[in-house]
Amino acid sequence: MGSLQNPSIPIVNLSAFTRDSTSYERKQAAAKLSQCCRLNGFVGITGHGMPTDLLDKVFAMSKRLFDLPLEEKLKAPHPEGWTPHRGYSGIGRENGGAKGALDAGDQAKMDPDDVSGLNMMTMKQESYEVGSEYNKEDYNIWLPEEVLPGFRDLSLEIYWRVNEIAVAVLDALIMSLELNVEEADYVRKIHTGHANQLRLLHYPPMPRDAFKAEEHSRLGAHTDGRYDYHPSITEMPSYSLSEPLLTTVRLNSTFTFDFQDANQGLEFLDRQTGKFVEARPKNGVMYMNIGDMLMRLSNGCYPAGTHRVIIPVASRTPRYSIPYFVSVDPDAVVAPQASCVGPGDRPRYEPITFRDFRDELFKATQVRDNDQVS
Ligand SMILES: O=C(O)CCC(=O)C(=O)O
Ligand SMILES: [Fe+2]
Repeated sequence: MGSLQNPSIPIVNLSAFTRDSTSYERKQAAAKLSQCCRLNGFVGITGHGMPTDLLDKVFAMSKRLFDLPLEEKLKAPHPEGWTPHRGYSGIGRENGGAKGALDAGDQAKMDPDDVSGLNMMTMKQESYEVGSEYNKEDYNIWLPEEVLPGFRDLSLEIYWRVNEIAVAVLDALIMSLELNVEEADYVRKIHTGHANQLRLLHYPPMPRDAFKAEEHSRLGAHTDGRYDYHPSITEMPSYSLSEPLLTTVRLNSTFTFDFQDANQGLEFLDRQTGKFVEARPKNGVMYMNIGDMLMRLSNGCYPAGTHRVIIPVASRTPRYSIPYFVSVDPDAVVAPQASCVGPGDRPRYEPITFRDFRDELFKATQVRDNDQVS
């Protein structure tokens, strides 16, 4: 196994949706987007309009955040349970399922550089999740201002700036799927921006041993949001979109943007070859993967992109990334849109609210944990 040396992730320029343009230009860009999304559910986007200086400021802030002593970071602890998915999660706190996650007391005892005691399903990362201040269910959990001055303001600034890009990309996706006017209105309406999630991620350097075993990926293969326990998805005899993977992460989305530093590691599954392809950091390129919600809305026309984060052999440096999950409001019904159900085809997914989808996956996770993890 291993990564393909020559990344072949399709890149599409969506500037027609982020600045003034003609309808011909928008149609051209949407057609290219459609071609790219159908393949593997992932694509590189240029022309997105994300200001580089803002992104640089946020990466610098993220580094300052994770450099804080653990007891400071734990002043904004991620609570137990599913909701809210906000605040600081220490190394090993989030994994594919509930079992094996460390509680806050264990985190405090743990040396962040020593990940040797963690099993392969445990994520070797720390993260901080931020959402809309108007989301009363997934409410924000902030560090006291004096711990990291400016963190709250900057996090909210980038949250809403990226949402502007999300609105433009959603328009492009709607056009690319050729939704009719009612469907387009509905899909826009259920994406208010208040259910999105900004995730600051830090993957610390890994010990030497980690390089021996392929399963020591920094973040195992998953879609947003189903997680696969297997170290390598290519070891599964077949991978079918209709079969649920074994468990889940808490990161469901319609689509996810990924901003990353210069330390590579993000990879996407090419469904044709069953191999992972490097999403190499490139100036001006924002990667996007289709999440489970858009897979359902599009009746599977756009598959949810399977991705993972590995430790590049050449690099033992830490890695910082900023995924941004664009999600539907929790009580919105997500069902295949009629325009995506071709002649002779049928809706492949039952209508479901985001809330029920999330709860069902969570329950399934508990069962699998009991079954499979000793
Ligand atoms: O770190 C990354 O680049 C990707 C993270 C990711 O896939 C996730 O948080 O769901
Ligand atoms: Fe992901």
